[in-house]
Amino acid sequence: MDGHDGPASRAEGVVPRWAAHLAGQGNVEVGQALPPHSPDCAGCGPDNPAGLHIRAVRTASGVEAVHSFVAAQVGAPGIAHGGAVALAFDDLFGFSLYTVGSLAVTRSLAIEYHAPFRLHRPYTFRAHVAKREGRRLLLHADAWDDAGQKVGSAEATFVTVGPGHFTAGTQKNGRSQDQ
Ligand SMILES: CCCCCCCCCCCC(=O)SCCNC(=O)CCNC(=O)[C@H](O)C(C)(C)COP(=O)(O)OP(=O)(O)OC[C@H]1O[C@@H](n2cnc3c(N)ncnc32)[C@H](O)[C@@H]1OP(=O)(O)O
Repeated sequence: MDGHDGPASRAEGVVPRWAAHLAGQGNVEVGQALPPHSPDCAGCGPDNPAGLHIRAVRTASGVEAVHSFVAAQVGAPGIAHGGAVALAFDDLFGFSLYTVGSLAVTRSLAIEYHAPFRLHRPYTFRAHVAKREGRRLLLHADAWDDAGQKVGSAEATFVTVGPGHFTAGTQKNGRSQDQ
């Protein structure tokens, strides 16, 4: 299954690049676009035909993305599926790692859906790391529609991991040096 171009092989190339990007996070300027987590990432990968294709930029306090959901993400007619909205929040949280310079993954994610996310409307998502407690990163995000109404919020706990987490499957052997 995992041949030369299989998932494990691709991860081996992507993870060091990401780790290097994160290590240089102090060099990411406000307004600068951030590279995707992987070319095939369901949230931000440009090569994933079923992905959201989120494009995130660094802000003064965190990260931001303006995103419109399309028909492929519909749940109830005309409204984005809640899972697709959760994906958008989770992916943006992944970009927030640029502000702390650590590899980490989602341990828990909670979404508040204040109003429907309608298809083909631009929503502004903003996320930041609210607190760091050892390996735990506590993150918060909000999303607004183009009229300025807050339509959603999210809280997540990410836990820092080492690069091996992404190449060694689900084993708990990828811890980073600072754990
Ligand atoms: C390729 C490019 C890269 C890109 C990198 C970025 C990619 C982002 C992509 C978007 C986000 C994703 O999709 S991420 C993919 C979805 N998530 C995952 O697959 C994660 C699956 N889960 C795991 O692998 C594991 O559970 C870990 C690594 C998260 C944690 O396991 P562990 O290493 O054994 O750690 P564990 O001891 O359980 O917990 C560590 C600490 O966190 C605390 N903790 C645990 N759960 C919680 C919780 N719900 N709320 C508060 N705190 C918690 C524990 O008490 C402990 O505190 P203390 O005792 O230390 O004080």
